[in-house]
Amino acid sequence: MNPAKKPIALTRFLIEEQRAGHINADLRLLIEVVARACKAISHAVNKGALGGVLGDAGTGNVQGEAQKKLDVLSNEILLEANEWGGHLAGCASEEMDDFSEIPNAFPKGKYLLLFDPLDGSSNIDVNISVGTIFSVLRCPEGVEKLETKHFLQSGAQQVAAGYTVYGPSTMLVLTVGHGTHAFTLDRELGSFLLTQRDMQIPADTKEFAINMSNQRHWYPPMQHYIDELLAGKEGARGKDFNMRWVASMVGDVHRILTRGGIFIYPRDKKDPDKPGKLRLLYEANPMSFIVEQAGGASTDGLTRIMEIEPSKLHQRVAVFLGSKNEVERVTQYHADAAKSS
Ligand SMILES: O=P(O)(O)OC[C@H]1O[C@](O)(COP(=O)(O)O)[C@@H](O)[C@@H]1O
Ligand SMILES: [Mg+2]
Ligand SMILES: [Mg+2]
Repeated sequence: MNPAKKPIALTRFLIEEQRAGHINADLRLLIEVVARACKAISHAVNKGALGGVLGDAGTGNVQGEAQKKLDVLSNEILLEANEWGGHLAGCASEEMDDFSEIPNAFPKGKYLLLFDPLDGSSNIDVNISVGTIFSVLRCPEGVEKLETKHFLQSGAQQVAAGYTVYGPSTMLVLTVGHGTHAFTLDRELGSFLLTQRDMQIPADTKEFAINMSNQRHWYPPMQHYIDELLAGKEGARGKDFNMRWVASMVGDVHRILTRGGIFIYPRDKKDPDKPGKLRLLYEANPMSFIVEQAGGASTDGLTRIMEIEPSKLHQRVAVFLGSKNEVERVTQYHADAAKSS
C-alpha cells in the first residue's frame, strides 16, 4: 500500500465493485452484514478472559467435536446479524447440524451463506490467531422451501468468499471473483480499510504447512513428497524448505497469501473413511476461491477442489493449496500413484 494514499473503506470498495458490475446491491449488503458480524466477533476474541469467552461450552457439534464458548458465540453473532438483512434465504454452519432457513423472509433472499464461525478452535484459549471463513452461493430460483440439496453446490458456483483473521490486527480477505483483496480493521474508525488490492501468491515457495505428527498415517505419495522437502538442498529438490503450522487454517492461508507456501491436510490411514479433516463447503471451497483468485492453486490431491460436487453438508475433503507450482507437483505425485495402482 502506498502510505501517502488514504486507504478506502470496505463500504466504498463494495460500491465500486457494484458500479463495475461485479456484484449487485443485495450481495454488497450481505457482505457488509458479514463484515459487521466479524467486527463483533473480533471484539469478543480481543476481550479474551476479560469477556468470559474462553473455555469449553460443554456441548459438541454434529462432527463430534467439543465446542468452545467462542465457537458457539461466533455462530450466534453471524446468525443474528443475518436474520433480518433480507438478502439471505438460509445459512449453514460448522456448528449447526442442519441448515437454518431465514424466518419470515419475504420475498425470499437470493443467497445462501455457509460459514465456519470460528476456525482454529484449539488456538482460542492460548491466544493464537483464529478466524472466520465464509462462502456465498446463489439460492436456486423458485425455491419455496429450502432443503439441504440447495446448499450442495460446487465451489465454482460461489459468488463471494472470504475470511477474517483475528490476529495482532484483524483483517478481512475477500473475493467476489475479481481478485483477492485484504482489509484491515481500524478500531478507532470501526471500519475495514483496503490495505492490499490484488494479493498474489508467488508460484514457487520454500515453505510448507502440515501437521507432521500425522506422518506415519500418510499414503505413499504424501510420504514421498514430504521426504523430498525434508531432504532440502541435498535431496531431489535442491533447496531447503521451512515449515510453519499455526493449526488454524485461516492463519496458515493468510501467511501463504502474504508470502507464498503450500498448506496440506491430506487424507490418511488414521481414519481411512474420512477424506481429510477439513470441511468442503465452508472451509476448503471458500479458501480455494480466495487462493485461486490470488493466482494460487487448490486440489484434493487429484481434483480441483472447486469442481468437487458435494454430497453432504459437512463433507470432508483433503486439501492441498497455495503456491501453484508446488500444488501442481504434489498433485502430480498423487496422479502418478493412482495410475500405477
Ligand atoms: O489439530 P490439527 O491436526 O493441527 O488441525 C488443525 C486444523 O483443524 C482446524 O482447526 C479445523 O477447523 P475448526 O477449528 O474450525 O474445527 C483448521 O483450522 C486447522 O488447519
Ligand atoms: Mg475450521
Ligand atoms: Mg470452526
